[in-house]
Amino acid sequence: MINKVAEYLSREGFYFYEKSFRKFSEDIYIFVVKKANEKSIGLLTQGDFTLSSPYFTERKYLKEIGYYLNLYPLTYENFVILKDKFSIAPSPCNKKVSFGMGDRLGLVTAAHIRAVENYDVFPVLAQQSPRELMKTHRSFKEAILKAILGVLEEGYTGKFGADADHIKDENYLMEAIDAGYTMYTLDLSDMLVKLSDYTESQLKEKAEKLNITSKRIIERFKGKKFVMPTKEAFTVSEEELYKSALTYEKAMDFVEKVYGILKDKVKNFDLEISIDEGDKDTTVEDHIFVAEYLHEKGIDFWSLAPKFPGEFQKAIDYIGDVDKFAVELKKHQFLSREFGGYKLSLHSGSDKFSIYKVFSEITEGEFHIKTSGTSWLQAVNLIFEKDKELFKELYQIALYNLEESKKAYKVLIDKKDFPENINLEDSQIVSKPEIKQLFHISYGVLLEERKKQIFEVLNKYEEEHYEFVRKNIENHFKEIFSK
Ligand SMILES: O=C(O)[C@@H](O)[C@@H](O)[C@H](O)C(=O)CO
Repeated sequence: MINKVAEYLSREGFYFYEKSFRKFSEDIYIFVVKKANEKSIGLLTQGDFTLSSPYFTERKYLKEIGYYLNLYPLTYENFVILKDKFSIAPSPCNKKVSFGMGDRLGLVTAAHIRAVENYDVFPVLAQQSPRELMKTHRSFKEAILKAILGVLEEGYTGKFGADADHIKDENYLMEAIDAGYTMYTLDLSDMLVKLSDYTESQLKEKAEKLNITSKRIIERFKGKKFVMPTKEAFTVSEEELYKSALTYEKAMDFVEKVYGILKDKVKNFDLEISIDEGDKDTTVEDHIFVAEYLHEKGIDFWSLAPKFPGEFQKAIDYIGDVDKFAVELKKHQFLSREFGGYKLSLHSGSDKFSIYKVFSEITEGEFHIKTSGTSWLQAVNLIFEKDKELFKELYQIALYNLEESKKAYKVLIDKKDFPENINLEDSQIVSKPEIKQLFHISYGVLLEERKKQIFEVLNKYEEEHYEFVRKNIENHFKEIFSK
């Protein structure tokens, strides 16, 4: 049957994704095809199941196999019809290890799926932040649709998640809920009170005005000594607890509000609390305050992303003292068990090869990691390999707009570190940390200026693009799961 369909569609000028062909029900088969860089879903039916905006205005009857054939765009409307009948929608995590793979271009979900194939990992395939959506001019719905298309293309039948990442306001929250996301990452960084902006007496005054929940937590935990299973111990400082309460109390209101909305509108979801993008390393007091406050309010969160010591810059390895990282991680892991068992989450998780093993060991193989830019960089690597002229143009555009791109991301690089003319003969150039950081943060302006050309190369060499992405994510897993 599959051959007959493939033959017919190839005569019509379509590329047929063989792996996508699967039986949905007794009388419905589904598959994915591509023509002129546009992917569509195909249905073979015997009954009267149809979707909107068919490619063939009349259903083609394929006499030899006795099925009607039609092709459809994967619009949101069509996705809703499909997901109500078949299980193709994202779901909350059901595994100890979960791994976020942002796909800024909406092209490589199939490669992400191939990468997780040999690992016991729950893939979070549609992971997108409003920052990325703005820079790529996409919506939460579009991001989820591209992920679903990849799932169908690869014939993947396992579970997967969709992460509305870095949620800081209600507008994006509602958009993500409407689109059907299953993981919500609340980024509290902009809501944290910067204590250095206040005088001692102002802080004292603020401390007196802390709410009853905060005061109760301070009373309960001040001076408390925790002994970890390793027999290492730490004592909770009252002064630090006050600081934590002053820093985080306001942000807790946001979490409470969002939780209420999510409980009301989404049945099952994973909630991540992210405090990693602030300037300050998360202390044990911060962790205790946030976790206890949320629990007192009845908020059941799934994971917490603290700010660990060291630098977690985009696109490059961890900068810092791995031993110090391990010491702090142990305390956070201990607290995550002590206070009810949620996961620790590692953000800016792309390319942090020197800490994966220790992260996986200390968290006892139960954690979440987020990556995104690392997959976009594979697109850049492919362009470097296939179209040097385009790469050179992208480099120049990125360099010219560096200051603007730096506004959204914390990176080390400075314009003076880069030559005007890049040496295209040097095959190692794309592995240089400063080049990786430059491209990592420049995707917005590059898509703005050269989207058509970028997509042409990536579509032309789709399989090679997938291979770059698969290998790169697999390299992450090799380190994460290394014994
Ligand atoms: O670029 C973004 O906005 C996001 O993909 C990241 O900040 C994400 O949260 C992440 O940590 C991926 O490494």
